[in-house]
Amino acid sequence: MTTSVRVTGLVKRHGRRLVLDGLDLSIGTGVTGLLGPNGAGKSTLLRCLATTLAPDTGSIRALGLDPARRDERTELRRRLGYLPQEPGPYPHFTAFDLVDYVAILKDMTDRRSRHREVRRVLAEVDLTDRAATRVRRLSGGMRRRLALAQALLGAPELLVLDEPTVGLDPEQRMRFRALVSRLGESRTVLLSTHQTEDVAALCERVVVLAGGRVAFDGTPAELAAVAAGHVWITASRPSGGLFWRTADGRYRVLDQRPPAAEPAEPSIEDGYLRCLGAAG
Ligand SMILES: Nc1ncnc2c1ncn2[C@@H]1O[C@H](COP(=O)(O)OP(=O)(O)OP(=O)(O)O)[C@@H](O)[C@H]1O
Repeated sequence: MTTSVRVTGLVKRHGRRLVLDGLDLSIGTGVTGLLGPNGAGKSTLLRCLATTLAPDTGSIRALGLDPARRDERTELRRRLGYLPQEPGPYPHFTAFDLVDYVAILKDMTDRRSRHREVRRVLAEVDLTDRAATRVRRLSGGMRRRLALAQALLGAPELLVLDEPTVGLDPEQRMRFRALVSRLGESRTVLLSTHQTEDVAALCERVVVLAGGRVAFDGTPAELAAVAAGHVWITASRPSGGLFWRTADGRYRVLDQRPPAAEPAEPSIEDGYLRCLGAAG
């Protein structure tokens, strides 16, 4: 693995709240998924990597650059693609103009080749026929895809995507998975998500953040294995524990074995929940 990002001893406080607590992490080529409960610090970490937020202490090296140094930070901004959690401003811009504006900020000066690149990324996210639509008239999922389009500008070596699949319909989610899998063959993609299905479908590696630290770092199969021997399936509704109904009307139970239950193959979600100590 070629290391593209190395984070060492990262600390970030928001007011009195310690959000990143001396975090260490290295990421290389391929798709890495970042899981963690609400408020775990995922967006804070991604914002630090995308250089929109400075850590209090600790160091970041991304693509060989140090974002704490002004000249290297500017270079890194040109070379990474970032999809933030918050939607961008400028609701009166058209989809084309918004992406074009970001391309200008990325120093794509030649108008003709820049416009070609804007059309390319709009096509990547299936928004070609919405290029002339104003941002405020796009649906939530379309805005998310537009935000992804601007992150793809210039084919960046490092992509930082904060909950990229939120609001996508199933067809667009599949398209997104195909696109990101392809990008991950040659680039470094770090994406946060609450969808364990996305992790299973996309990521070679998964990192779980909890309490501002890395609670798990491994393959999706290794995360699922955390729950091995702790998952059961049963026909009757369990009286306690963490359980939910499956598509075939039975119940999947984590951590407390109900009577007459059969062992089940653990999923990534089971491993994640066990890793957080949410079950039992
Ligand atoms: N600008 C800010 N000012 C104050 N507190 C903040 C700010 N941004 C984040 N926080 C706090 O920092 C903590 C971590 O937030 P962050 O958005 O990084 O979590 P997250 O893991 O991305 O959560 P989610 O899954 O809900 O998106 C939360 O408690 C949040 O309230």
